[in-house]
Amino acid sequence: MWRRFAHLSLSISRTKLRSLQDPTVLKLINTFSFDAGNDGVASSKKPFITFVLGGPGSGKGTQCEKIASTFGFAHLSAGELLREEMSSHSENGELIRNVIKEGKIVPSAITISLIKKSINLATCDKILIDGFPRSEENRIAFEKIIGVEPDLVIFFECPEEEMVKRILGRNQGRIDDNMETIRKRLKVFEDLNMPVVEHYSSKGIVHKITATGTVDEIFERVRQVFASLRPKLCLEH
Ligand SMILES: Nc1ncnc2c1ncn2[C@@H]1O[C@H](COP(=O)(O)OP(=O)(O)O)[C@@H](O)[C@H]1O
Ligand SMILES: O=c1ccn([C@@H]2O[C@H](COP(=O)(O)OP(=O)(O)O)[C@@H](O)[C@H]2O)c(=O)[nH]1
Ligand SMILES: [Mg+2]
Repeated sequence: MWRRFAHLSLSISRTKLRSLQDPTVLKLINTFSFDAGNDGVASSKKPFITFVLGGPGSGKGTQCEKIASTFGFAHLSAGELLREEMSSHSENGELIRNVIKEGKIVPSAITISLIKKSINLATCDKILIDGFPRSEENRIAFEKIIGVEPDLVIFFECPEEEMVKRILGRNQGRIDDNMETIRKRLKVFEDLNMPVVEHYSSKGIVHKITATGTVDEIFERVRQVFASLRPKLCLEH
């Protein structure tokens, strides 16, 4: 996808694009570092993709913010993207609202289209995808449409009672942070999310993190995983 996009972008000169002064265009220019060879063919780097998985309330969003700021990743939360889409009164808004309220999983085509747009807009090539894929169907569709597998999967393991306590204390006015929907989300997590974790575990790319303790204690465990990737990734810190 990024490769296709790089080709498209190169057909207009970067200077001309800059002169448009469109913030979206500027963001897109900054996304890709082009390396035009002698034949003028552009190549761009494939992003390093990390899926961040875990039950509802396990601390994915909290830890992703810390990973993003410490190690220079772009943080894409699938749930946030869906909530934004829901609030934008788009044609899928009502469907998304109903699915989230029921604790179910939004059709892959919708979620992947939002993720794809965000990857294209990301200003760096290290990407955290928070809370996706949530089912084997999501995973297979992502790998087919986007054409890549993740480089790394972080899985936050947290006892149910702790997740419930955290969600009930979250206070973000979410339509799914109530006991009735939480019960449904926990079942979806066990039945549909866990097979994704198992799939990637069999590929040896899952780092399981014990997600109890303070935010800083958990981040220390996470930090060690990313620190060990430093040579591969040119990570900050
Ligand atoms: N280690 C922790 N201990 C206590 N509360 C936490 C911890 N990590 C996150 N929280 C809080 O729990 C709630 C759920 O965390 P969040 O990061 O939104 O989880 P998720 O994205 O997995 O649903 C938030 O209110 C957050 O501030
Ligand atoms: O890829 C995704 C991510 C989220 N959701 C829906 O959005 C809700 C909230 O997701 P989020 O990741 O924000 O919740 P969290 O696990 O962080 O509490 C989920 O329960 C699903 O209904 C979805 O359908 N597909
Ligand atoms: Mg979250």
